[in-house]
Order: sequence, then structure tokens, then C-alpha cells
Amino acid sequence: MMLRQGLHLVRKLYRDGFKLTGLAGRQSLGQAQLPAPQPDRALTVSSWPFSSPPRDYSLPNESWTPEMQRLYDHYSALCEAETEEEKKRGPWRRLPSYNRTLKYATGGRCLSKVLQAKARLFTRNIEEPGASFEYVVFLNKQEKSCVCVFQAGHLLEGPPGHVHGGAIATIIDSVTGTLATYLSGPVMTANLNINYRSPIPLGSVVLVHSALEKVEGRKTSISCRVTSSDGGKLHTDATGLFVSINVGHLFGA
Ligand SMILES: CCCCCCCCCCCCCC(=O)SCCNC(=O)CCNC(=O)[C@H](O)C(C)(C)COP(=O)(O)OP(=O)(O)OC[C@H]1O[C@@H](n2cnc3c(N)ncnc32)[C@H](O)[C@@H]1OP(=O)(O)O
Repeated sequence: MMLRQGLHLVRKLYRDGFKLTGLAGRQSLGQAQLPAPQPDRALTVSSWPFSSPPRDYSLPNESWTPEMQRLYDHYSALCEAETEEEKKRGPWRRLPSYNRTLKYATGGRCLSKVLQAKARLFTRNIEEPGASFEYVVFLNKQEKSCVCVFQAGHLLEGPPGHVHGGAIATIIDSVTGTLATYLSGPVMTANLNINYRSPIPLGSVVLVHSALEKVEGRKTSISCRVTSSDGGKLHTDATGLFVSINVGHLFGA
């Protein structure tokens, strides 16, 4: 019974395009602290059951370098841009990022029985600001692309002074997976193909550009390029194949 209810909420979450974006709207106004989230019309959670609002890890913190902050400001400004004709917000949107997305999106309902209470999103499981993955993703739904501003912290070392290849793969998987999810709904990574072209210095800020290549039935192909923050140097390029799933696939249903 609990499992069925949990699956229903997760399916709804995916189908309605992660209406945690109801929070995103408020946060993109630049508020560091959210008001307690209200139930979104996409989900039938009757009240916010947690004592404090969730931390949005994609907001600026004291560890961000001036370059990280500059790029954040640059893309945030695009989010606020209005189109001339309709005086609507532009196509860019900053995606909020939580370490327990399912819990926050569903108000924790039922899912405590489905998911382990200690589970945390891999890229957001270190609390110390700046120590590992500092990143923010801006989505352009119109162009079916996104850009991630990524600052690699000291815990991500691989070769001395440079970022570990597995950490680079992780951020690529996260960014391409996020884009595939927003475009195609629930997906799993089936294949990642990565070319490491030049090492990324630890502590530096890079851009992770992702774009839709094609959708063929259940398969969504995404391309990705990791460049220096000025775009002048190619660090990594990659392609990802994502296969659409029924969310029951994740819970053995
Ligand atoms: C809820 C809130 C969430 C918010 C966060 C969101 C962002 C999260 C971001 C984080 C992101 C992190 C993301 C992560 O870390 S996801 C974690 C890492 N990935 C996995 O663990 C996936 C494990 N694999 C599977 O579960 C299954 O194999 C999948 C689901 C992928 C497919 O098994 P399924 O039985 O369903 O499908 P099928 O076998 O009938 O194949 C279907 C089609 O696909 C083609 N195919 C399959 N595999 C491959 C392959 N390797 N190369 C090339 N092609 C492949 C296949 O030929 C066929 O094509 P066609 O014959 O139809 O043409």
C-alpha cells in the first residue's frame, strides 16, 4: 500500500516536470532563504511537514570564487530577461538543487518507507561549502539545452592538483541526466562516452554545456562539452544515452 502510494507520487512528480520548480520560481528572485514551500498544485501534499525549508545547494555561498559568482550573475540575468513581444520571462531558468529531491518534492509522504532515510544525492552529500561539487544548472527549454557552472573543490582531486576523471564523469552524468529528465521524463543513464581532452585544475570554474541530439523512441541522446569559463579551452566532450523508464523500474515494481 505504502509502496503504491509512494510510486504514485514519484510518477506524478516526473509527469508534471518536477514541480519543485514552484520553489525554483521563488528562489530565482534571489532569496537565499525560502519561505516554507506551499503545496504545489501538481502534488496533493496538504502541508509542508518539515521544520525548516530545504537548502537549495545551487545558490551562491561563501566558497564561490568571483568567477563562479560572475557566471552565476550572467546566467541569472538571462533568466530575468523579458521577451520584447510578450513581456514574458525568457527561456532560461535556474534549476534549484536539493540533496533529497524526492523527500522535498513529495513532502516526505510515504517515501520514508520506500527510500532509505540516510540517502543523499551523491553530488550534494558534503555539507562543507566548496569542498566538492559546487554547481548550478541553467536550463534553456526552448533550445533544449543547459549550461552548468561548475567549481571543483579540493575533495575531487585525481592527478595532483587536478580533478579526478570520475568526478568529471559524475558532473557530466548529472548535467546530461538532468537535461534528459526535463526533456523526456524519467530516464536512466544507459551509456556515457567521455573524451578527456585536457585536465581541469582543482578549484577552477568550468562550463558544462549540454544539448539534445535526438530522441528515438525511448532513447534520448545528449551531447556535452566541458570548457574553461571563457570557452577558450576544451577540457572534455561526451555523449550520453538515456533510456526512458517507468519509475516502478527503480523500486522493483
Ligand atoms: C524525482 C526527482 C529527481 C530529480 C533529479 C533529476 C536529475 C537527476 C540527474 C542525475 C543523473 C544520474 C543518472 C544516473 O546515474 S542513472 C544510474 C546509472 N544507470 C543505471 O544504473 C542504468 C542501469 N541499466 C538499466 O536500468 C537498464 O539497462 C536501462 C533502463 C538503461 C535499459 O533497460 P530497458 O530494459 O528499460 O531497455 P532495453 O534494454 O529494452 O533497451 C531500450 C533501448 O535502449 C537501447 N540500449 C539500452 N542500453 C543501451 C546501452 N548501454 N547502449 C546502447 N543502447 C542501449 C536498447 O538497444 C534499446 O534500443 P532499441 O532496440 O529500442 O533501439
